Amino acid sequence: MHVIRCLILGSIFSFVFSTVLANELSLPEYSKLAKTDPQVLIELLTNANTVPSVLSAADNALLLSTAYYALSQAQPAIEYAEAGLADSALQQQNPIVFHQLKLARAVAYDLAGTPAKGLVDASNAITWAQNNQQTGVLVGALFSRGALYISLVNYLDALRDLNLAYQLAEQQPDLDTHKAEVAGMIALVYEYRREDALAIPYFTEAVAYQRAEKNWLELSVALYGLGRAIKNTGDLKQGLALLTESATIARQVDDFQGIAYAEKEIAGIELIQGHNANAKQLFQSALQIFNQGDNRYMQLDTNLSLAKIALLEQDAKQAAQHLQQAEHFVNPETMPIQALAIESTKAELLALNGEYKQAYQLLSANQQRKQRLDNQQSAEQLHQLRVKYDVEAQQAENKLLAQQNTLQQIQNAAQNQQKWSLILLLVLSSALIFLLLMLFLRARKNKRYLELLAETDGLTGVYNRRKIMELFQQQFELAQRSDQALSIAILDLDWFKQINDQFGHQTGDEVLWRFASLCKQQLRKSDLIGRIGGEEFIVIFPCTDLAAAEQLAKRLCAKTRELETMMPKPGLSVSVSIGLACNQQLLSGTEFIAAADKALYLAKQAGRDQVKLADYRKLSV
Ligand SMILES: Nc1nc2c(ncn2[C@@H]2O[C@H](COP(=O)(O)OP(=O)(O)OP(=O)(O)O)[C@@H](O)[C@H]2O)c(=O)[nH]1
Repeated sequence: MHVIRCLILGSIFSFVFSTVLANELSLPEYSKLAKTDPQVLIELLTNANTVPSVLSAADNALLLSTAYYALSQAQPAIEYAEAGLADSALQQQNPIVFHQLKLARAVAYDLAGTPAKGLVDASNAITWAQNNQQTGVLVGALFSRGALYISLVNYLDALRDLNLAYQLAEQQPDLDTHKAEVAGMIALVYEYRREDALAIPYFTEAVAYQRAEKNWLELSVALYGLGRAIKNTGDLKQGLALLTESATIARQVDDFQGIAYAEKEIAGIELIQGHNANAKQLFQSALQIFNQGDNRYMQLDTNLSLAKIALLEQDAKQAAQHLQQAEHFVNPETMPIQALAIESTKAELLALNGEYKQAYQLLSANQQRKQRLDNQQSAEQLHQLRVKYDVEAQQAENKLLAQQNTLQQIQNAAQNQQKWSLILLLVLSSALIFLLLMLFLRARKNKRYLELLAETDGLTGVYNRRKIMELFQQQFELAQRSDQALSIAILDLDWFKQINDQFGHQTGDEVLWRFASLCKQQLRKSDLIGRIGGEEFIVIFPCTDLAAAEQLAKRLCAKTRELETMMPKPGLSVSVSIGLACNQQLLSGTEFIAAADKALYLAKQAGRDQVKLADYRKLSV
């Protein structure tokens, strides 16, 4: 307990304030004093009429609780912690100090031999610190709960808390609790579990740190742990050296309990080496200090060691006295191993007194109890391991599920991205297709336009000579094959040169396009018209005999005369001469045209502005 107390003192009760007032200590200085010189601090704080201005009432209570804890006085430590906690507004106003007071009371409970009473407060402090990202409080609380678990002989949970505290302190070296201090406590657990080889590196880390920091009290404790672990591995020489250094330093800092612990271990070495007298003297010296400090565990242990020496010396009376003392401090419920040790020493005493039968009965009852205890411990350990395994299995499963979720999210994101890429691709493709379609349509339109330009007469909009002659040839051949009537008319505007000369070329052009559009209006849809010369046009009348064609031609003549009314040019007169021919005389294409041309010539000859038929016709006109 002394060891744990010293380790706790070095770690959790640190404050993070820096105000220094004249003639007064600062809070960190008071805090340091609580560990280095607790008696002085108690006198300072209890003799003063008022609480120093740098301290709140809660700080004051916490310092006093810490100081009494340092002096191994559990009751006042508990009372001061409770006085601090009496302020109902504290939890709200200063949750850090509130939880530190709870932790101070928890470790004081431990000192009082009731560690279980502190567990809830330590666990609450851990939860609060985790929820509020208070790593400093978290490490202190884990450290304290680890110490409580050690006292409750629950080494598995102690190691879990302490290892977590060690990791956190390693990640954040600026915390009040240094990882080397946690290392000292972890080493203690290993030592209690008789795993000295595991304890040694942690003790070594603690020794190096405390030596560098010149924390003499803590160094003495760490040296004690290291010396004891090395002694247990069989290296008595090095163990003795370390324990002796521990005792020397404890003496320098007036840590009497520390001196007693070291002396007791040194006594153990002396005993192994057969120096019984030295051993006895050291045990007695240690026992005296343990008695003064009311250190029940060590009083029990040291009395037991002295009883064994007395047995070796065959001093039954002395042995009985020490055994009686030891029995006084044992609680078989909470200290079953120590109770067994007392019982077996008792059996040895009975044997020394010649009471062999009773000794035998006691030993065999003891053996059975030991067996039961071992089984119980194994079952508990098994249960703890089982719980631990279940928790870890659940954590592993949760981790796996979390990983699967993450994977699913990544897959969803990838699918989404793929979907959007596809949509984008579709949109782009559609846009491209649309563009290509537009280009294609425009190209087709342009092509059609170019074709139209190539086939059409620019001024009048009717077919040009090349196209109308091509169409004539087609219609002529078709009419021949199908034995259909086909008529053609050649139209020539009269006195056109005069129009040009008299009214200008522009008026001539206007007459030309007005005449062409007049023809298009008057002709049937199946009729075809084209411009074959300056003021000369040809009209093809498919499936039309001469009589029908003549009717149409005459109507054209009449309508052409009306053109001058549309063009208000005084003296302008527009007329047309038309020569008509029909294919029914089985002419060739050229002869067919020539016949129509000849009829035109006749119309001109006859005075213009009239229709003439080819004169070789046999059918009636
Ligand atoms: N304004 C205009 N005049 C044209 C065009 N093409 C030809 N001409 C003119 O048309 C006139 C045709 O004259 P001619 O061949 O002597 O015939 P005409 O004067 O109509 O006499 P007849 O045919 O005998 O009645 C010429 O003076 C040409 O220059 C054209 O596209 N526009």
